[in-house]
Amino acid sequence: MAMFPLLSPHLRRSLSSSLLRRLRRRSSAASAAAAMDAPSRSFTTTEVSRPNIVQKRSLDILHDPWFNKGTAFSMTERDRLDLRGLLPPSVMTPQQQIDRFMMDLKRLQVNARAGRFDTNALAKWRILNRLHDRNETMYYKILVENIEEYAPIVYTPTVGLVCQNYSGLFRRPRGMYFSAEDRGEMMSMVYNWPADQVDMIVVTDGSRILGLGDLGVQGIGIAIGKLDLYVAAAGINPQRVLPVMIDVGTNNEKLLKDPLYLGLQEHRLDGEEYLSVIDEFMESVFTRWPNVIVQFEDFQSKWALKLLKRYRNTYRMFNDDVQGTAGVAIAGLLGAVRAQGRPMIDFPKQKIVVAGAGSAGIGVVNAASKTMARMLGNNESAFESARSQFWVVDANGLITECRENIDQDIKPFAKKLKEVSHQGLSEGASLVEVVKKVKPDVLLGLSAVGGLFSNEVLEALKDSTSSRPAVFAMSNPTKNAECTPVEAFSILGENIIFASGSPFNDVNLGDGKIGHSNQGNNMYLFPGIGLGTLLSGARVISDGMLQVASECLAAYMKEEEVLKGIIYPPISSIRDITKEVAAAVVREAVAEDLAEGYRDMDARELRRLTQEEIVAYVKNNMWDPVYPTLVYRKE
Ligand SMILES: NC(=O)c1ccc[n+]([C@@H]2O[C@H](COP(=O)([O-])OP(=O)(O)OC[C@H]3O[C@@H](n4cnc5c(N)ncnc54)[C@H](O)[C@@H]3O)[C@@H](O)[C@H]2O)c1
Ligand SMILES: O=C(O)C[C@H](O)C(=O)O
Ligand SMILES: [Mg+2]
Repeated sequence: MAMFPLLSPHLRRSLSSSLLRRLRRRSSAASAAAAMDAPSRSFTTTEVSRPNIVQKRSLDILHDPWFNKGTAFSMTERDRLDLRGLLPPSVMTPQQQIDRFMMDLKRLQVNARAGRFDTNALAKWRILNRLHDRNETMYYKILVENIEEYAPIVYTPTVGLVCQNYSGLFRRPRGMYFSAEDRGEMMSMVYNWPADQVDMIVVTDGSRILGLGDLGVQGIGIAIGKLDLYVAAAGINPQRVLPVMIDVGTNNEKLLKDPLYLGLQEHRLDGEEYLSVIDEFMESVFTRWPNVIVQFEDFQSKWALKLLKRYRNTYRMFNDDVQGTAGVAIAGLLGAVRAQGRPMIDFPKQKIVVAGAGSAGIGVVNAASKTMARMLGNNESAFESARSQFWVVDANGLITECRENIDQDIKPFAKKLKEVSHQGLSEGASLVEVVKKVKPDVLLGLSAVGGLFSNEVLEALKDSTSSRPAVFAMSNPTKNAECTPVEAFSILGENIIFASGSPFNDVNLGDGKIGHSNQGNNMYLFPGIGLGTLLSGARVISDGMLQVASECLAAYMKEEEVLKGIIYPPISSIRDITKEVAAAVVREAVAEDLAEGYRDMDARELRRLTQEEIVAYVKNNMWDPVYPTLVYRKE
């Protein structure tokens, strides 16, 4: 009764119980609204509550997922925004709304980490997607608070299934589509997007979605899923994210013949024609939003590395599959060294067999060898020595200097014939032969071939010279993983490190022992790289910024966890990890003199911040999913 202090006991008794219930609900809604109206914290500590000004009213606001609060609109807002009569009369608190929604979602309870075994995954995605369409704040609140459970639904692996079934699932458009037919028009088309400020774009051309190949226009789902993580993990404001699909056709014969396919039904553009489309897109988005960051996602390897080289010194952009993956892999590889009870500085002694020489594999061997070389002194012989620690195997077997038409990006890692013949290997040697002869410390897969780490390959790894061999089955989605943790632990025993790109459950090894299944996915880094770049206002994203991001993730893990075989943090702490990674990126951008500042934090002021102040600056600029008070004003 404390919530009605002004009512006399007599009056309280005479109120009907239903009226009391309604009053109580309104009162708690009012206090919840008051909490949400709390001043938005900014680093400069101006403690003023600022309502959001909107130019919409009535049904337009209920149909706008950015502003819609559904039944949580307070009575005064309902008056102000002409919503009276358009909603059921009870005012719900945000928590009551979530409780109601979760009851529906939990009907389909199956452990989402079970990945391919969650037969309800698509149904859960549909329920969440419908919420995303009508109320962004509530959607992201649920995602933030239950990220471990629902990341596998809105992101890998379910997002792969969503992309594959996109024609059937498509309801409301999300993001922007630029097609080969829009050439010459993109500069004006970008103004069709309603937001004047866009912080993050994730763009794909749909040519290599996870390990599922060319899915054409249906690949938009991956850009949406990545941006969901930008909002949930990095606190990028959802009004300022933009998923983009560049539809230049598809080479997927099934889609070319599918009458329900939503994209251009012609073969992909190639060569200069292709480049001209991507160039025009980049010029257009950076003209309208000069401070935007563009993340390239799931471009086929043939273009991923070329586009990265083409744009990275001009635009604020990075390629997640090449650079994000490399950073996460390096953090995991350093964890694997520590898990052997050795110092990280022993990393250059690790023998690493990599299966897959696409954008992801090349990204990893490049960056990991640079990390080794730095540890060895950063001179030419250090690089030479670092490169000699990698054996790269692709669809045609071990890559050596004898390989015909070798890709220039992998050439530095082609094995010298003299060196491999000494080991009893030759050009094109099979993966199992390579593992048998090299006896590597680490076997890392980015091949998109499910089951590539067969029993025979895992058996061969038993002879590893490492005291604790590591298996990284990093291909996505779940069915493309090179092996499962059950396979790895059952063949190699408990004394290994296991990581996979898509989530798997830990393995019960009996006697109270757990085989830990780590998720080695670029989701640990791309949100922090994007956020750090945004808040530093770095002109470009340097190797140094990527390197500190990776080191920060590695350092996040405590010794006792690593010794247990846990080399990546739990997904539930992703917001905290992202904050730390972003702060490291800001610091490095400042140190490299790349930072130009963000909003009222100019470059000079950024330079003056201490480490702790940078972390606080990042934290205070992360968007929280709480309803702001809305006030109407005519345009
Ligand atoms: N875990 C993560 O964070 C992460 C990040 C990026 C990519 N990935 C995954 O990595 C995979 C590869 O991505 P990509 O862009 O490099 O793709 P890609 O198709 O360009 O490259 C695949 C590579 O694997 C090689 N390959 C094919 N069959 C092989 C075999 N039998 N043995 C050895 N190698 C073989 C190919 O020759 C090619 O070099 C995808 O499944 C993707 O989902 C995971
Ligand atoms: O999307 C993911 O889960 C990771 C990565 O970007 C991939 O392409 O597989
Ligand atoms: Mg990807």
